[in-house]
Amino acid sequence: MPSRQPSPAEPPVIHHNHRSSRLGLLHPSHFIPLLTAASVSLSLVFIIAILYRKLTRKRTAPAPLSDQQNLSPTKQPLRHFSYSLLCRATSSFSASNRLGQGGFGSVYQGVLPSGQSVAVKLMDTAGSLQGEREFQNELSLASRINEKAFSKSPFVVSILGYSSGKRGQRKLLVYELMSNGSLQGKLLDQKCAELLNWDKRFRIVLDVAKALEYLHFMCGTTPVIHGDVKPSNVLLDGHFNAKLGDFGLSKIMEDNGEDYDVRGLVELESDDRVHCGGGCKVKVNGGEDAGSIMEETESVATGCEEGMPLADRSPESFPRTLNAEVSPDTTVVAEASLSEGYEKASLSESCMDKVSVESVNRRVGRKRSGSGRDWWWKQENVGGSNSGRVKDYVMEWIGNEIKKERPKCAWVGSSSSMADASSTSLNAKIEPNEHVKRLDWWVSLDDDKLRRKEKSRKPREWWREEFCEELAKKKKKKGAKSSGGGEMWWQRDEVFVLERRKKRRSRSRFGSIDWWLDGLSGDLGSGHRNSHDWAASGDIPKSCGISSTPSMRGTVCYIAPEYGVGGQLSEKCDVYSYGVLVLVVLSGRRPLQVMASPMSEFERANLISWARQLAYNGKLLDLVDPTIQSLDREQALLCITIALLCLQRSPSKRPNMKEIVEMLTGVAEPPHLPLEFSPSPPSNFPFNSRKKTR
Ligand SMILES: Nc1ncnc2c1ncn2[C@@H]1O[C@H](COP(=O)(O)OP(=O)(O)OP(=O)(O)O)[C@@H](O)[C@H]1O
Repeated sequence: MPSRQPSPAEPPVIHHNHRSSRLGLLHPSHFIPLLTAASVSLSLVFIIAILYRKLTRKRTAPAPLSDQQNLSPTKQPLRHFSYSLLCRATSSFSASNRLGQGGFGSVYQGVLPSGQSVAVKLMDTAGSLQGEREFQNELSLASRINEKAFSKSPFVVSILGYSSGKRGQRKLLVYELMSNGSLQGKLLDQKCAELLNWDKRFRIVLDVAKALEYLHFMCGTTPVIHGDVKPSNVLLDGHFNAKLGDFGLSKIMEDNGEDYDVRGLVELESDDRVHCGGGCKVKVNGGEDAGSIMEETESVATGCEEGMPLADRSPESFPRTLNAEVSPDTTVVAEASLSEGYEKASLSESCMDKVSVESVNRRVGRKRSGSGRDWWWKQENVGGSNSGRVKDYVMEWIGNEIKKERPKCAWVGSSSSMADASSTSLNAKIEPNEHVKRLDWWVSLDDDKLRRKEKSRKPREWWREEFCEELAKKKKKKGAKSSGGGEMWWQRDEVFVLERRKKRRSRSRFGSIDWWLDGLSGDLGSGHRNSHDWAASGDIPKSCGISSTPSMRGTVCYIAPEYGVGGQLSEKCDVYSYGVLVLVVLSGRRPLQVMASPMSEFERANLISWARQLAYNGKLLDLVDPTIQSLDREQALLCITIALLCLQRSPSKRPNMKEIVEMLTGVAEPPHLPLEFSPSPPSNFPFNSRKKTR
């Protein structure tokens, strides 16, 4: 029988092997549970993704900053820490963990569960508009710096995150820990041995320059102005590398040259009224834009807020924040609010570093003219009962400093023995660092007689009289030789001012130290007036009568003169402050400091004036801290010259931070002394007459 051939029409017989039998499991009926499982897992993933997004969004931007996104690019998440976590990290903000005290809160060191060491700033924002602003400023700027498009700078202190309670209380900022604390502490308070090394000091000068270069040129499309460059805001890591911190007063420049606080919306009570320490009320316009926040400031804010026990704060911790509102008709209706704590506190030398000046809503046109040298206190003491307070403090401070440091030898006749006794008593009774903080040390003198004698004279008057006597004697002696003799211009100024003041004593309460503070305003004399003289004179020119700066703050001694009178804030204000900082780093002393006997050291008390004098006399290196080891004289000269360039009165003449970094690193040619500091100016130099007399 023939075998059966399969016909072509017949489908081939499929022999199911093992594999095909498995495929056979994928029968349509088997797909149903698979599909169900897949869709369930997909939806689970979807839900998780949505939840995750919601959670992370909540944690990356603080609610008050939501409107900020238009102002600055805030894309990079900043970590939100819970209050309890930070509490645990800092052992409940124990005193032993306290690193320092700032104007708006204490800073504590802590360790996160990850083992990372951090510095936690506990802000006193309760009822404080300024504290709130500083908090938001810091966060906004940190967000900007964290923005992916811009690389971070190793010269700026990193902010790691924040904590903010629901009702806005308990605001905390978390920073990288800078284990050596602030430059202020290490250089000026502790005189740390490491900073006796020249290389370390030069490194600090360079690091801060790079930090400012970063803020002005590399941190976004528009410059960021730090606004408060000073030693307490320069922090040092374990190797004494410096980083710039504290962006509470920073501003971002807009393309049109206007500036605005980097903060966004200020969270306020519903009735738009914030009650500030010192009994002030501030009405705020809900914060449509950053610049308008202070537009409707009714009155005054103060730096010293309620809720913080005064005993807990050193005198230095009281920032003096005075605000002035000026009505459109230029009549000043200033209300200065000064915390009781501050009034009781002394104005120590370090306190001077911290005196904060704020002038809110400066639609300023000042009617009253003033001596150019008065500008920086008149700016905040415009009329009212508080007029002259800063000046009072400064004078009192100088008086005490001189008195405290008086030499044992008699230099002003009759009162010398008293001074000797008092200085001996002072030294015996008060710790070296403590005595400068005490304004009232003299009342603790043992000798009743001395106390009575002392009490009969106003503490700030006696030294002035004696100083006047001394100068008068000098003038008599040298007057015969020539009209100017060998006197320094500032001495003659002083005599002139004092003589004039004698004539109109009843009219004027202040002023004998005007000349002395010249360096702070950059005012070199009345003879020379350039386009920026309005800044020094206190007379706001018509075109500048209305300040576009809604809020102006800074630290006395470091604040640029043009900004001090409500002028335009610019990068050059930071440059000026940097100049002061460089002089402080090189000299190892504060900008205002009387160190020895008044007559020999008084001229050095104001660091900036002294630097000017040394420049005129061609002795710049005298300014350098004599305790510095392995000094590189060339580098030191370079630094001082750069500092003087930065301190020029005219902002446009000051170099920018890029140029400064180039000069410091040797990329650019070393600079020449600016004309106004030149030892031998050309004959048509505006200060010629003054120079001649010396
Ligand atoms: N990241 C940090 N690491 C280590 N110490 C810090 C850090 N931040 C601040 N400190 C310390 O805390 C102190 C207070 O700092 P804060 O920035 O609050 O105020 P300030 O700059 O001293 O004063 P002001 O508020 O008037 O500017 C500093 O002087 C410094 O000693």
